[in-house]
Amino acid sequence: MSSKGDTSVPLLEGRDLGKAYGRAHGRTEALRGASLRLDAGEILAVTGTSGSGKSTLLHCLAGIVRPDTGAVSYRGERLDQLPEKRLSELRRTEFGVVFQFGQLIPELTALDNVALPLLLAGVSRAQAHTRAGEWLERFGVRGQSELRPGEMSGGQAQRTALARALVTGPKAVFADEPTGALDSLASEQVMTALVHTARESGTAILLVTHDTQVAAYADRELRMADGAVAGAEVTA
Ligand SMILES: Nc1ncnc2c1ncn2[C@@H]1O[C@H](COP(=O)(O)OP(=O)(O)OP(=O)(O)O)[C@@H](O)[C@H]1O
Repeated sequence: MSSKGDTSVPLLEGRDLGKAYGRAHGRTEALRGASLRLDAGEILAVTGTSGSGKSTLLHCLAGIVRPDTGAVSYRGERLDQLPEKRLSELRRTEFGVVFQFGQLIPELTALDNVALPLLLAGVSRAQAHTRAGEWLERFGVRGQSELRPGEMSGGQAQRTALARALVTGPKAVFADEPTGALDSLASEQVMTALVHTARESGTAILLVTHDTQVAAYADRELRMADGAVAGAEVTA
């Protein structure tokens, strides 16, 4: 856990991030000096009203979107200045992402969806399937291995998406409203499974949510308003 005055290098840090979309009259400043730090193994919830900049902040920290101003550092390395090739390699090996609608590949079974990141990383097909099966088991959806996303419930599909996000052993998982499309029971099951497996594997989670019950699973909660983070702690 971080504390004020902690000078250790955080796992991930965003400082004074600015990001605007559009130009001239249609310009929206999604981020206006947003800062936060995420420590190794920490579960951090970012909450705030719709349009406050939560998703944009997550995208900047995950290296999906480059901020216009400010700095994003991963273990002290400036992510926002990395060439695209190195950035995508880092995203593939160190990060996992999961969105509101799991974005599984509809044509692939649950097992193949989860095995895919391993195959892309050069793991053999047999090994990838074994490990994918183990991760589906951890998320309680091994019985759905042969189903395609359209044949699963929303909760099963999200648990499969979480297995896919964690299968490569990332240091950080970025979850943007991972339970946004689920009812409260499925949401609880997904969050319990996510928190349990993250704790077990020491994975840090940046969780964007507008749901206070979901945010309660986190170690710490930060609120965004107007593109900035209230009460953010950054290293000196
Ligand atoms: N690709 C984009 N093009 C133009 N404007 C965008 C884009 N993405 C976000 N915005 C705008 O930036 C602002 C912040 O959006 P963002 O999605 O980051 O907020 P949010 O807090 O995640 O909102 P929500 O809770 O509704 O998902 C909003 O005004 C939004 O309309």
